[in-house]
Amino acid sequence: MSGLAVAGVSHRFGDLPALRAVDLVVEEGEVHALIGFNGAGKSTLMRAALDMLKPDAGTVEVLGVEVARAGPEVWGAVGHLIDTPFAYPELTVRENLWAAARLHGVDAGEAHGAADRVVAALELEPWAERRAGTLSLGNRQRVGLASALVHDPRLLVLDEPTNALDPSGVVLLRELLLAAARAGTAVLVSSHHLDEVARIADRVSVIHAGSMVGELDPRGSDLERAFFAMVHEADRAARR
Ligand SMILES: Nc1ncnc2c1ncn2[C@@H]1O[C@H](COP(=O)(O)OP(=O)(O)OP(=O)(O)O)[C@@H](O)[C@H]1O
Repeated sequence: MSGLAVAGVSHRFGDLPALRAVDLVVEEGEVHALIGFNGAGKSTLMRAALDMLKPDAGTVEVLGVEVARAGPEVWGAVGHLIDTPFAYPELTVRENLWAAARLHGVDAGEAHGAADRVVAALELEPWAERRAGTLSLGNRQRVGLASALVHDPRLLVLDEPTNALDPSGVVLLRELLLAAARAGTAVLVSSHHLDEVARIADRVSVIHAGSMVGELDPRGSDLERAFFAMVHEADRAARR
């Protein structure tokens, strides 16, 4: 069973085709990177994958279950960070992470331990007893990532997770994603940082103007050059 299977997904915003018959599979145990220019459709695809947006056409299966039929047992095994990280501003960082664990179905007896583990993993100890509403942008991002990870999800969907992170945060996240994949989690991550993608991804899919235009080898010699060649060829093909 795959962590995520998207088939033939299309979606328009008014007259703009944001997704055009997109297929994407994220296997358990792999880090699958989604790369593309601004406006290519990465966030829209992730939103469709998480049932935050109902596409005009196509199907989405999460952990082997069609999203329309997915219940709490499925969504409790999914972690995500899309858009601005959510946190209750009046709760402390540790309380927020406890709440995120409980909302994802972690038992009351285990939620404190789970929150403590992600506080340590994201190096949030200095801010753990601070109210989330007072945090810096980068630390809010760390809390968002900790919330996505606190319940050991089997599918992790992260939209540009290195946004606002400092270099030590980028390294921490890299290690956490690799460890999650080693433990069997299916990881889908969008990014503009091709050097970072090359370090962590098992597979790289390129989305351009709403279409999936191909895959790149993350271990290839010049990912950036290969990426530009692929999107320019897609543009040429579209003009023909
Ligand atoms: N709610 C919306 N209403 C109208 N158009 C939208 C909406 N959301 C996205 N779009 C449009 O759909 C297209 C794809 O947007 P999307 O946010 O998926 O791109 P992206 O690849 O995530 O871009 P970025 O790298 O800039 O985050 C863009 O042209 C965008 O303007």
